[in-house]
Amino acid sequence: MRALSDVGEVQFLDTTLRDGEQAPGVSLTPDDKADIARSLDAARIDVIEAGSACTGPGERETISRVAGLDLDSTVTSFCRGIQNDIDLALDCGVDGINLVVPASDKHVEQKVGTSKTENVDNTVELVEYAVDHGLWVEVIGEDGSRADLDYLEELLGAATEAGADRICWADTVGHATPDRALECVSRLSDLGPVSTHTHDDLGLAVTNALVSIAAGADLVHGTINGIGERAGNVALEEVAIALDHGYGVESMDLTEVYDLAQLIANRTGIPLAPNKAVVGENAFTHESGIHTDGTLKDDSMYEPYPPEKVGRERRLALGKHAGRAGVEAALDEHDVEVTEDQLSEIVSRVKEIGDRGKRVTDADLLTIADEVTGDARDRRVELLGLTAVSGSDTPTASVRLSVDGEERKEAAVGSGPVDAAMNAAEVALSHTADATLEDYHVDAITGGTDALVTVEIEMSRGDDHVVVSASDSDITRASVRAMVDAMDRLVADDEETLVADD
Ligand SMILES: CC(=O)SCCNC(=O)CCNC(=O)[C@H](O)C(C)(C)COP(=O)(O)OP(=O)(O)OC[C@H]1O[C@@H](n2cnc3c(N)ncnc32)[C@H](O)[C@@H]1OP(=O)(O)O
Repeated sequence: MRALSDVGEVQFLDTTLRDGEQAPGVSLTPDDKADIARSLDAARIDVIEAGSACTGPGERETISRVAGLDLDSTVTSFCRGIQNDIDLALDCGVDGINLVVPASDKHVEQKVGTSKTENVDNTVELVEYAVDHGLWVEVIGEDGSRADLDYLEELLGAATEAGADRICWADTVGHATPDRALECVSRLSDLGPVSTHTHDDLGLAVTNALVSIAAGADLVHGTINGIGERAGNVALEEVAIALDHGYGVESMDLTEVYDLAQLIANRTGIPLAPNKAVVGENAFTHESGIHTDGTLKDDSMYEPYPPEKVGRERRLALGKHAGRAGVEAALDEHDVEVTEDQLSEIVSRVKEIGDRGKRVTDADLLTIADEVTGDARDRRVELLGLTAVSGSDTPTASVRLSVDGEERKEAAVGSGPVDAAMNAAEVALSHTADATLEDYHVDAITGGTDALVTVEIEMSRGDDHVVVSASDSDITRASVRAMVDAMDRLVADDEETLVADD
């Protein structure tokens, strides 16, 4: 076993497009896979497993598309221990294959229905065939963590001798403990370059990946966001940050990780848990007063590493646990000055909202501050009317707004009624005040088709940005109200009139 701090660099194989896509319900289009592959390449992923050519013509079209992108990353296809799978991968123009052969007794005998000896012979033949056809070859012993280790060594040793570029220890069902990972990978690393493929069924995927590296593995398989079969594969961003922060070991480009995580969450439809390491919404957000106060005194007080390292920004949130320092800092951001007494009153009102289980947005805070300081102001932008229509034809919406007393009506189409209504509101507002919608998300507060939903949006205008939420049983109304409220806040201190000269 080697010290991780002596390792220097580790390669990554990203299997988001193969094992990640095997997560139930996920199906990526050729465009999705091409976009994700380009981003993985930009993040300096060494190998991209683009899919399984054996799956069907649609998948082959997708893999061919990725293989044709001329990426720096090596592009591979998953193949079973069947020559036809290799031929199909060759048809896709990939650089290499991940040849998966059974390794445990149950996979050899029950699943594939062969014998251990025949399995070794078949593997050798297929490796030679693939190498003869110019492919980079990695041989994966499927269910390797439950295999007899002597047999796994015999099988993968034979693959190495037949010309495989590398072999892979696969904890296919996420069964291994760290000591089992250490034992297996240590033995296999005597045979040649070894990869490690871990799953998170026991919550040990990152630990087992790190132990594998200490045991001699120099390439880690995983997916972004840890998506994959069952409990998922190891999350590459977690391995990358643990290597970087804990041991100074280089792998992928961490600054690309957050954009990549969001791209994959959007395209797969698997949302990021707020508390997910590295890429979760809360990973760099501080709400409790003691943490916020400490963070304002020193950024690193409650963070292991700065958010910029992974392409993110720190956020201070307000809620039930807020303290004076956090509330004062939030008011400062909006250039609101208050006395000590007013601050105390604002803090207790923020806590009251938090006690009701609500997130306290910028708009809530500023409304409270207006009330407490007695600086209540007239609204500049108001929603007067909204109509949205959707059916079998193109969704259409019209909005009627009052902007500095002037009535504006606009209509627009969109991919759905919410999109159409937001587009109409955006057009109505863009005449005089150009703002950008930075973030939009919806939470259902109650169950059922009449559920109350809360739409939270973030909008920016120049250097100012504001987070606003609106709740309604009609999602379109909640969305447009949030957008209009955000705009009203953003222009609150603007001295210019918003009414166009025409
Ligand atoms: C650990 C992993 O992630 S494994 C990867 C999982 N990925 C996939 O399954 C890719 C998508 N799969 C598919 O589209 C289909 O399953 C196909 C096209 C591959 C095969 O479809 P079918 O021919 O209908 O077979 P089916 O799915 O019912 O069964 C799988 C077959 O693969 C065989 N097989 C499974 N693993 C291996 C292997 N490592 N080497 C050789 N053969 C294998 C099984 O023995 C079974 O063959 P059998 O029908 O002769 O018993």
